[in-house]
Amino acid sequence: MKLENIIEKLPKVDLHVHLDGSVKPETVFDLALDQGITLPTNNIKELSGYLKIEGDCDSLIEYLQKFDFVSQVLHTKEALERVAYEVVEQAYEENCKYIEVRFGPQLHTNKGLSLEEVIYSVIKGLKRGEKRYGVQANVIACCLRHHSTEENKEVIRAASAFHGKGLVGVDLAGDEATYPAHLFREVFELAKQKAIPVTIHAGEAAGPENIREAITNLGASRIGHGVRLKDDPELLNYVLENCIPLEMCPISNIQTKASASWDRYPIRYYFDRGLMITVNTDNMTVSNTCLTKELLILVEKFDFTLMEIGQVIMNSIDASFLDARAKKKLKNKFLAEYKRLEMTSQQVI
Ligand SMILES: O=c1[nH]cnc2c1ncn2[C@@H]1O[C@H](CO)[C@@H](O)[C@H]1O
Ligand SMILES: [Zn+2]
Repeated sequence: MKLENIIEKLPKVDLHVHLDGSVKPETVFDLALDQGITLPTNNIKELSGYLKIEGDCDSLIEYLQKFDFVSQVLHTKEALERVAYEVVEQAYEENCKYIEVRFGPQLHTNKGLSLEEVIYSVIKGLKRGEKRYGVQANVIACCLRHHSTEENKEVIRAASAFHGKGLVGVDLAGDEATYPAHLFREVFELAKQKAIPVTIHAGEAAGPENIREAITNLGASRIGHGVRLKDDPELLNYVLENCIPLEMCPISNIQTKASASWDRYPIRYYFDRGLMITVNTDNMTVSNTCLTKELLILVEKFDFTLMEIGQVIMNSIDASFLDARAKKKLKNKFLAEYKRLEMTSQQVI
């Protein structure tokens, strides 16, 4: 069997996938038609150019501009439910069994939806997908770096109402270079009060000081990307000793220039040091990727063996915001499936 097919067949987990960065181009057409929005083109290939990074991208700031276009069709309950359902469907298509889907509730209120309505619609879509496809799916609500403290606190409050009912965590996303992590202490103090698990995008477009801040002051128990952790060996040891998971997204990390090249991408170094790395898609449409593609890069560019890929996938289960029982159940399911794929558990873990 071709390596790509083997990886496609492996049961997988995606802990870092943005809803608005994973909307299928055909769906953007449909939603625009339903909502009476005129798009600049009727051609699917041309439309893709508005949604995906094609060719060179200079920075995270340029990467984030891709989200403006899709945003116009994501302000109704029906649209949010549909795109959430379709993210589960896309996960199913490559045998991904558990996903944590993130989005910024404040980015979907232009037509008058409340934050609660936005979150509820997304959860509804995910749960419908869960039922249809047997892929478990939960929500992470993102605060945005360019939003005010009050707007972000509203997100935490709204998230808190759904905690344990389809929502498993909160995040901080957006332009890291302009807005350092320490500006968000008050926001994440509220998350701490509400006892909602926290993951923070850090060490992607700025240095390791944001990773340190996220862990020590914002209560992050996971780090989004963490590409720049390698620049601070002492902090790296801390992250290692405390088993703090890194949600790495290889293709996105190259596109945003979090890493200048594959040669400098630290994923093999992190793995060999024993860091708890996980591999994720970030944005399936914007980055034109899927989990199979991301894991294949580990094999092709970083010489990961299939056994090591299995370890990375198991890391994702451990790093997830699921409770201990659900993690155990998922692990057993994965092992059974690995066995079914004629790989002994020793080979996989
Ligand atoms: O890699 C990333 N780094 C930081 N922010 C991101 C990334 N990908 C997406 N978003 C931001 O998160 C918002 C909610 O989903 C998106 O609208 C985008 O602005
Ligand atoms: Zn992200």
